[in-house]
Amino acid sequence: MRPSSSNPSEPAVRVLYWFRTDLRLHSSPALHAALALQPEVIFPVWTWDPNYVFAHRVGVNRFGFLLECMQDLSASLTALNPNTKLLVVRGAPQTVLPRLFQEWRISHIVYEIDRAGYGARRDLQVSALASQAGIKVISVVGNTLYDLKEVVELNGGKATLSLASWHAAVKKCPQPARPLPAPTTFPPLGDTSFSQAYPSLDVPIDYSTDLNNGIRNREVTCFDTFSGPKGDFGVPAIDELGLSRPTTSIRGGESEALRRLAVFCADKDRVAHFSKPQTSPAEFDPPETTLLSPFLKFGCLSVHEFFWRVRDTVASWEGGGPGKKPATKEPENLQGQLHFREMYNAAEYAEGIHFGRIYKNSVCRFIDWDLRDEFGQDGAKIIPRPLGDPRAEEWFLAWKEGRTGFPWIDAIMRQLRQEGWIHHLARHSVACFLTRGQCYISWERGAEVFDEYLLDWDPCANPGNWMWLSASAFYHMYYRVYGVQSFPKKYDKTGKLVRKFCPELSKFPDQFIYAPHLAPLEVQLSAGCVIGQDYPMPMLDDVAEKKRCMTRLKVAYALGLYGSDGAVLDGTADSLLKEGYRQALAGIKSDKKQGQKKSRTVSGGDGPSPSNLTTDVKTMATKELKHGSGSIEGFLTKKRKRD
Ligand SMILES: Cc1cc2nc3c(=O)[nH]c(=O)nc-3n(C[C@H](O)[C@H](O)[C@H](O)COP(=O)(O)OP(=O)(O)OC[C@H]3O[C@@H](n4cnc5c(N)ncnc54)[C@H](O)[C@@H]3O)c2cc1C
Repeated sequence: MRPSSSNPSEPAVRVLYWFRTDLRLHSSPALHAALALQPEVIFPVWTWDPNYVFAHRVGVNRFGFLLECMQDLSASLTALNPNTKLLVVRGAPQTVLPRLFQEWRISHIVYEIDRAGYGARRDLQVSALASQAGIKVISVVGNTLYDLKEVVELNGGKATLSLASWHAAVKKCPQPARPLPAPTTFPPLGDTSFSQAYPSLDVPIDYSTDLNNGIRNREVTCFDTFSGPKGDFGVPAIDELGLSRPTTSIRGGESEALRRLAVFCADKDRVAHFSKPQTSPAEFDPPETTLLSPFLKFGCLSVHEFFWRVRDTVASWEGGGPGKKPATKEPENLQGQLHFREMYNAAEYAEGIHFGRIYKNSVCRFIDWDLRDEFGQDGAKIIPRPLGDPRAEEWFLAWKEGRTGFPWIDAIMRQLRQEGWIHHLARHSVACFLTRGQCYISWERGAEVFDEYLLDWDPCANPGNWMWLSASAFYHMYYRVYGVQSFPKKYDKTGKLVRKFCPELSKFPDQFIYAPHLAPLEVQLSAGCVIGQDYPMPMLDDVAEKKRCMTRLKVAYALGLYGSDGAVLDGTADSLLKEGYRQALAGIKSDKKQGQKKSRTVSGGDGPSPSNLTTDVKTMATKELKHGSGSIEGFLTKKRKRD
């Protein structure tokens, strides 16, 4: 049944409020702009886009979380005015919105600007269509602290590749606005009926190109009608997406976001002393960081609200003073964390569509990873295929499924799949392992797995952090690698995370929890788990593979190619790297034979060429030896001592 009209008169201002990156009522500048028009009716619309359902990798947990956010928002709207709610219109915005403009006699469309990825392209399309239809478009920045356009302009049009460059740009911007209060009243819905029957969407479902086909256990029915099975523009149910029940224990919605923020900030000492590297990736119930990223991702939490709440909490904290531990500083503190988010947003905005992959990405180093995305002459994507080591495919699947035989890695990957969220340093561990640490597999594959499982997946933070962890951009100390045993032991010697997410290992003594294959057979038997039978043997020799990765990375760094360089675009980069690698290996062997460290290669001409690589590789190796032991643990220990 269609909702009936609440207001038969002709209102002067009829607003379509398009919810996108802002599933909230508090601190929403776009919503304030809409309400400032004093409309007689507002149609609060969410466009349920088939592109998101089929062409984005989204796992059951993120879909479930999004639906909960929508339900919570709808309930909050109805609490303000019983004659309103969220209207979920099933179809792509560029298709359905023009119909709504006409049928609902819309005078204004108001929305929060989405400058990242796919959302940015939709913005442009919709605002062009609305203007053509004579509708006023009001789009407002709201999901970042600063306007990314302004930040990038201030950075000379370039991506912000460090927090320092980002700070240099934003110091010329006005300080982030204080959060706005949530509205206390809300205009009613207009008449949502159509002059003719609601249009049938007729979205053809091609399951062979459906990226989420693997997780569906029945047909997708959510696009059978324009206004939902009850004709009331209701929030879709998870089974309309052909999916089974989510497994995460993390609930979505603005109410939950504000509750979590309030609980975290109630402990002023904790906020004032927050230091990201000191928080443990092994704690999960509750975690030692805020776990607010999924709420920021869907805009259930305003970043302005978060930023100012933290600042005000520290300002009102009275724990400092002589002889007391002072409040932590950037980048470790919470404000610093939000600034990292801004930095990646600005970098993505500057680089645009290429940010999420290597090909044509001007900020990303070209490294000859296995399982890289390949592109044809026209730039069209070809499915990933093994380009080097044939073991890569097997390793990748074992990593994704949490059965590498390294309990720390497996526990994290299983937590990711079950809960949809893992601690930042846990992300570091598994990303480093997959790319430069051990497997030498492209960060593009890892980012895709995170796309599927993370609740907080974000088109800026995800590729940005993967580039960081694989030392492809933002970070360059590729030789600092996370140990698969030593790193977790720094935080938790008892293996809590492993015991929870790899229950088959739960009875191992602490001594073997991160390396159960080293336990004598009688220990394995008494723990009820024989390694190689009930839990896998390590799938690779982590020390040997780390060495292999380091040699290859040195070559790639010495060659210094980026995703947008000619050699990458014309496909010759791989052979340049292979030749460099061959020379590096030959150099190492020959040096060993001669027992001397003299470089034997002739320096080449201009630009990267394999012939001058051995010299470069050795110079870099010497620099590394001077700079440190090459492990993250060593670095963290030194840093902690300094702190
Ligand atoms: C390989 C990899 C992939 C990642 N993918 C994502 C992603 O898709 N989406 C995402 O939001 N974060 C991503 N991160 C960043 C970070 O791990 C998460 O934002 C953080 O762990 C979320 O937990 P929290 O809310 O408890 O963070 P807190 O430590 O409480 O920080 C508060 C907020 O600051 C922001 N923040 C903190 N660290 C970062 C960072 N390094 N980059 C960007 N924002 C940050 C987040 O919005 C976070 O909610 C990724 C990190 C890595 C290493």
